[in-house]
Amino acid sequence: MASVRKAFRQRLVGLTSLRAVSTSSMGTLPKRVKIVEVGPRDGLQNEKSIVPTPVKIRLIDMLSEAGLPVIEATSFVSPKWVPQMADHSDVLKGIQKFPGINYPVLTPNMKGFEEAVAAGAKEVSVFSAVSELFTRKNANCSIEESFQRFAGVMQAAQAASISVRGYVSCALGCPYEGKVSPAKVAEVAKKLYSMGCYEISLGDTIGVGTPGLMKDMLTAVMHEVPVTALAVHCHDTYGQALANTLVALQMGVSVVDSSVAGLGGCPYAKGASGNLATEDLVYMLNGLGIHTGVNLQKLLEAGDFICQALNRKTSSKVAQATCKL
Ligand SMILES: CC(C)(COP(=O)([O-])OP(=O)([O-])OC[C@H]1O[C@@H](n2cnc3c(N)ncnc32)[C@H](O)[C@@H]1OP(=O)([O-])[O-])[C@@H](O)C(=O)NCCC(=O)NCCSC(=O)C[C@@](C)(O)CC(=O)[O-]
Repeated sequence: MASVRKAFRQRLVGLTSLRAVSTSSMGTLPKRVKIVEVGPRDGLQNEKSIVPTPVKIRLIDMLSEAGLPVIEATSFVSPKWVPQMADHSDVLKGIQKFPGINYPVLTPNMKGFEEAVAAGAKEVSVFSAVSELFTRKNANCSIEESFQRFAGVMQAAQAASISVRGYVSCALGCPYEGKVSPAKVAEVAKKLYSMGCYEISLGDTIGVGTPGLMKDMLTAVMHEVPVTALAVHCHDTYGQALANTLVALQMGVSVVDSSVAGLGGCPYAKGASGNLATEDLVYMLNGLGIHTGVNLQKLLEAGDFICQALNRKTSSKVAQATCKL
């Protein structure tokens, strides 16, 4: 039965190579896209029951086998705030490190950074937001204080030749303050970039954005940060994640965050649902002839694995469509 299902899936997955759409009418699209898989961190951090460490490790290994070039493995935040990530060091030490794959981890402050480095981290991410209220709930500080915390992290990271990625949350809307201004997103993104973050991921934390909002926000940010240093990170609460991501690609962005099986949500953003499902992103990019290096079949298997472990139905439309047996 499993082999019949696999063959069925392979046939459906193969359909993407037919390229139903001519891409010439769609503007300039990148030839390749770097996918940043955030499932093991963003995907799992909101899970109420603690996922066993070996399950997290196996998930990351399966994602590595699927060819994801960047896999955000865990976060070195306070276990009092996010108990699900308390096993961060064991996860980071336990995973297989595939050559050519980066395994960044979230570090909100020096304590997190030092523990991450001790566990072998070679790349870290810091996170700020456009909204004061969200930052207070998420990191117990103001936006300005979050930058002060990062200054130490940036300095230590530079000394240790560790790359730092920066997140800007609430880039298309805030659960506490509502609308946000594109100029404010540009200001926070510029600050992170000028502090030394090599890549800035713009997060639609609660998935309220629409393509028009994405276009306006990116237009403002691209005045301050080169598009080659930008990534988008869309949650799919209102079913807009893939559309918003496509707009970003048309505007020249070539780094996209997503989460296997569409897992995810931020514990401090009530109502936020999962991220854009990596399977759905890869299917779309395959259909557009955009190279990712990801094996969709193996990715689907990783999605099956984690959904079974969580006793949860996948949120990926592609996984649902290819799982009819
Ligand atoms: C930022 C802090 C740590 C400040 O937390 P705090 O309580 O303000 O920190 P503090 O400096 O006052 O210290 C209080 C206690 O926490 C400890 N502590 C301090 N730092 C650490 C650390 N790194 N690891 C472990 N422990 C730590 C510290 O040692 C002390 O322990 P005590 O003396 O009371 O026993 C806290 O607010 C926190 O952990 N927040 C977690 C936020 C989080 O993980 N949010 C989800 C990730 S962001 C996200 O999902 C959005 C994103 C990135 O995906 C993009 C998008 O979608 O928009």
